[in-house]
Amino acid sequence: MRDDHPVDTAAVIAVRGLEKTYASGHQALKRVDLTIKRGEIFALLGPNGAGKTTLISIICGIVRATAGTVTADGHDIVRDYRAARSAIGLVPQEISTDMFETVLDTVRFSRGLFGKPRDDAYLEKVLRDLSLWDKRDAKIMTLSGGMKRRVMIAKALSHEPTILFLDEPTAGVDVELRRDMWAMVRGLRERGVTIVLTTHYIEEAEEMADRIGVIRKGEIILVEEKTALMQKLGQSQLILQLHPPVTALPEELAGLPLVLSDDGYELVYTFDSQADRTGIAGLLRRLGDLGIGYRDLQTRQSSLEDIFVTLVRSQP
Ligand SMILES: Nc1ncnc2c1ncn2[C@@H]1O[C@H](COP(=O)(O)OP(=O)(O)OP(=O)(O)O)[C@@H](O)[C@H]1O
Repeated sequence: MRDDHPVDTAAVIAVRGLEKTYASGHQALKRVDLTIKRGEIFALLGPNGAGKTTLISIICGIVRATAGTVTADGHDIVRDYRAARSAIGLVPQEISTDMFETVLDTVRFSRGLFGKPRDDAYLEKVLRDLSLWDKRDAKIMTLSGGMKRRVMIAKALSHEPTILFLDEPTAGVDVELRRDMWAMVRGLRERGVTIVLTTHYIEEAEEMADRIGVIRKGEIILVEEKTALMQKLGQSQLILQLHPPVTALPEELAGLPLVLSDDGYELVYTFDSQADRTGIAGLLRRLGDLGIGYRDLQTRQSSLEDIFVTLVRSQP
């Protein structure tokens, strides 16, 4: 670890100056610094090819970094690989397991790979938590897609890791199952497991994450508490239903952040809800002076999706 980074005792994963250039010459990670706090749910968001899987693969010891260091639960992932790796459970994007094995044998075998002594009571608890206990003697090939995914999570938890990585946990999963997964992940966090997830579903991050990191072209461009992020970068809009409609905005309103719909019925005013003055009172007064009437008004807060799209587009 470099000297200019004080050790954060709450950090369960510390990534410092991490770089990865593939043999093709492609630079997938550019000096990434990232701290994951113990007990949080951290969502890593980024467009396709941003470097999410590369970052996770390095932390999990599957891909070797070109430069930089990572510690997991205090263990350097290169110098102290076994200890670092045993602190981590990884649920990969693809379902990869022996389809002819039973559920219980699969998780027992996985636990054994980490050199942990057999502990059927612990594995029973994991399978019960994932609603898989009734299926413990079923061959994996006979399970539904959602159950197979849960087996992958049970496998990742079999050696009692303190950190769980979920790479696109709900890709291609229906809405109901996605909600079950979210509830289950929250349950794991309540039992003290730190969760790092990557997702394409912004709604998933909005729903689940305590903190959000945005990665783009191999660089972490932002790490923020979700609520602070939404307050800071979120914009609010005031939507006025005009009555009667207008064909164009008068000159007097030029320069204000106003957009008139094509049919002239809707006027949208964008403002910063954190600012001392939103300008709404002044706007409504001016509309009144100009004889522009409205019969309804609502406000809308931008979603994490709006924020994400703006962030990813705005960077050069
Ligand atoms: N083994 C490899 N050799 C060369 N380039 C690679 C290799 N693996 C990944 N890359 C490239 O590195 C970049 C980052 O890939 P990575 O899989 O980490 O992105 P990602 O953010 O996980 O994307 P996705 O959301 O599509 O899974 C991409 O441009 C990818 O083509």
